[in-house]
Amino acid sequence: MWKSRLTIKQLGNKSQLIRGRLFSVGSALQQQSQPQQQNHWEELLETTPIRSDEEWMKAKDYSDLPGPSALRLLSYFLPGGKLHNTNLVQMNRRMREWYGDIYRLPGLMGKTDVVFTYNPKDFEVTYRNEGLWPIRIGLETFTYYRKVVRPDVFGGIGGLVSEQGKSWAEFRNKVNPVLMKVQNVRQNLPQIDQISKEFIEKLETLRDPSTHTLNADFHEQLKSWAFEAISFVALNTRMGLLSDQPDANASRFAEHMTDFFNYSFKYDLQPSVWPYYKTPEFKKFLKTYDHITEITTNYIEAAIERFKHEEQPDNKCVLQQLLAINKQVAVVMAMDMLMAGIDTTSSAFVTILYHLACNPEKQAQLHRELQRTLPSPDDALTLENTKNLPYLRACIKEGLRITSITPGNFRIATKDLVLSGYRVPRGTGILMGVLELSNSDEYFASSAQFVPERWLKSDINVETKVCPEARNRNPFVYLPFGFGPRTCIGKRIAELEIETLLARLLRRYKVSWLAETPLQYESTIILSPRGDIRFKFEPHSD
Ligand code: HEM
Repeated sequence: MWKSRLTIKQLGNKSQLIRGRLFSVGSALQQQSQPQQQNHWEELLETTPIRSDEEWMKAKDYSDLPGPSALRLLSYFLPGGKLHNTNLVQMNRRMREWYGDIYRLPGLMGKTDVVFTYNPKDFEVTYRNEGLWPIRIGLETFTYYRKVVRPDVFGGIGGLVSEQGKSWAEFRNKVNPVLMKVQNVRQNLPQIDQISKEFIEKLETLRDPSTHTLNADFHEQLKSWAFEAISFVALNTRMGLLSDQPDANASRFAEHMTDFFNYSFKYDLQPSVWPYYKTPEFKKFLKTYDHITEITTNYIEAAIERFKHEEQPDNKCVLQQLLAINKQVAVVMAMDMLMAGIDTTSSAFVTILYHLACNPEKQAQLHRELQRTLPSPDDALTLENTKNLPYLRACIKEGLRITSITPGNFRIATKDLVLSGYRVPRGTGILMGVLELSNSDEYFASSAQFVPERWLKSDINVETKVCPEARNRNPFVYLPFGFGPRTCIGKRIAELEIETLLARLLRRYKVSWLAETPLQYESTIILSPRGDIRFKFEPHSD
């Protein structure tokens, strides 16, 4: 049933989702398809007696929550059913029309129910009560491969994406200081800037100087850029993917990563028999994991040798800091960074560039800011001159507001919660539909418009208008990187990469959108731009 294909959906004023499924919705539904014994998070639920306080007692019963019965839900998706062949965003919007801002989808085959909410107060209640060990249903194949298939390599460490409870927290506490500290991440700026310069050099070789269009798939090029950047941070290795002579293993590595994404979508987000029976294709997936593990480990071994012989700068790089914790942590974290840091960053970049391309006056405003920072397009981006780029940062936020590539956030309630006046018992899945809210006029005036000014808090210069709504916005209606202790650990890295390339690209080119249709999206693990992605890159005269 959940394999129903996605069709066309309007996201904001200009973007459309064509087919696929939402990351977090997919996760939410997938966990319904796994055998009960895989719900190792159940032991993390609060064990106190059911609440008996006034708020709980006054709240409406859980069974009063609107929503279809299991049979009705099934009937919606059968041929001829009301939701047959709809995509998940469309499905959610229809259900929201039918059932309101909070509704419940029954757990099928004895699995956990999922409550969908579009009320920012519920988001706040959910996050404020998630505790120190929030449960987000992860990608179960990660855990299986690392803990069951290859404990020899991983020593029982599952990694951030799919671990829960104490083992998640222990790992996260170790790596947080390395990856979440702004200064620590920003020390990579010179190399990330160098990678952005190489990307632009490559773009020049692919750009037709008369039409200013590319003879190549821009999104694919961006994936190489994101791969190059994250592998520098995670492995302290330059892959050379933007050059004519990539590292011998790099292209193979990139192919395995593509296979990994396709398999993971199939086996982690769609219902599958793999927990009970390992099909030949699933075994190929495990082989892909093997290849990625082997190549990552080899790169790390090579880096360790290099570190022994090269003179080291005062500041240790990310990989050295992870190795200082221990080698298994370094291998697991590097793999997670590579797996979570390529499609996300490249998809977010296409999205942001698309909105700037469709809004030439905003792009011109950004260009003026960049001219002040980089009087010559070849000037270096430094820790000093990137401190003052408020319009650039506002453009990034605004692009991710209109199209957050992870459009909903998911948690399992560890405590009994009252959401929108209903009792929601511990153990229930909660899907917070943040994309809907960040595209709602109720929370963002003229929400369909790309208005970076709404993120500017103080007058940055005379020509930029500041939006008063920036001061009193509910923080829970915009969460592209999630929230709380389990928030995206790659946020700082993603921001650094996107800021650097956007600054370089828009300092040099006036970018416009050439495709006849608005930017389209496919949803696999995330929302990913698809279809006709054509930009024009006209060099600025200065
Ligand atoms: C624009 C780019 C990105 C977006 C929009 C994004 C978004 C997200 C979101 C929404 C979550 C879930 C957070 C939650 O449940 O509260 C997440 C988790 C995660 N992200 Fe990202 N991400 C991006 C880039 C990256 C990069 C570059 C890395 C690599 C360093 C990365 C690594 C991770 C990991 C490891 C987790 C799991 C964290 C945990 O559960 O402790 N992400 N990301």
